[in-house]
Amino acid sequence: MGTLHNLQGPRSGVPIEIRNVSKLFGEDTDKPFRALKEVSVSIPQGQFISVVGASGCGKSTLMLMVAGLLERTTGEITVDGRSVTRPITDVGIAFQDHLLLDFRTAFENVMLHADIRGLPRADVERRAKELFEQLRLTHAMNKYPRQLSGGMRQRVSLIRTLVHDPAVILMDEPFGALDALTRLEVRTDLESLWMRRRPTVLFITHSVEEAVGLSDRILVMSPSPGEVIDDIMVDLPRPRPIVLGDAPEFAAYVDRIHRQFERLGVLHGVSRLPKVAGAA
Ligand SMILES: Nc1ncnc2c1ncn2[C@@H]1O[C@H](COP(=O)(O)OP(=O)(O)OP(=O)(O)O)[C@@H](O)[C@H]1O
Repeated sequence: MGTLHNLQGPRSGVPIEIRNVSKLFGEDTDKPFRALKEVSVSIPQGQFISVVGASGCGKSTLMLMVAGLLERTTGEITVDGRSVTRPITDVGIAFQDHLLLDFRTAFENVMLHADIRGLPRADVERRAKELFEQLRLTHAMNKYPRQLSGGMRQRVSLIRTLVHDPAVILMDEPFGALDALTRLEVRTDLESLWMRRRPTVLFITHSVEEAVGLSDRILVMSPSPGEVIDDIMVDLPRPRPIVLGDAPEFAAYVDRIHRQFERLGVLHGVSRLPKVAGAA
């Protein structure tokens, strides 16, 4: 039987080292495709790091290699000092699609982890109930996914990602299917859950605002084949407010990243508002 960490004590994530990692798909064919140039990133334990970049630049490829679900072409990845050579286990993974099972209630969906990983059910149950309460979802525990709104389903999926208290969390555009308001709400939920136990989070998003709202650090990637072209420490206090737009420090980070995209030709269009006659 697996073990669950002492859920009362402090628990933080583990460091992740990515050194000279690249990916070539179809290596053995006459048309190999370079999805990722060499990437090197040192992620300290407990850091919340986001990756932003144009569609197809290799964000998911990088994440899958960290998870041990995809072989790297060159380089080395270690999680907590151990080389990743097979799927890592002390991990919670979340994708855009919430992937809940229709025939299980929200609670039973969350408990799937206990069943699959052979964790002590009573401990996981206690932790699951706590998380449902924190996310204001206790009333939804015994409902089926079809009876829940999109935001509720995604929060249940968040609970399932976190319930076994993983040291590493990998999230690939987890809020992409949500409406803008729900997305803000779930973002602050994720931040508050992360702040309690501080796992190491690698978060992929298309939303620059979301990355700045959540992260300690943001990697900006170039278009395909991807490489890290900016590595930004986000020095903003936590918890961050749900609406960040007005804060000039927040806007400065967003602006910096948008300008990188503009420079890379990822963002097109009018880059400056036209001057209004008489305006200062
Ligand atoms: N198994 C594969 N075989 C061949 N090419 C692949 C494979 N998986 C991904 N690719 C290609 O590698 C590139 C990077 O894909 P990846 O999914 O990592 O990008 P991404 O940045 O996550 O994109 P998005 O933001 O759209 O999800 C893309 O051009 C994709 O088509």
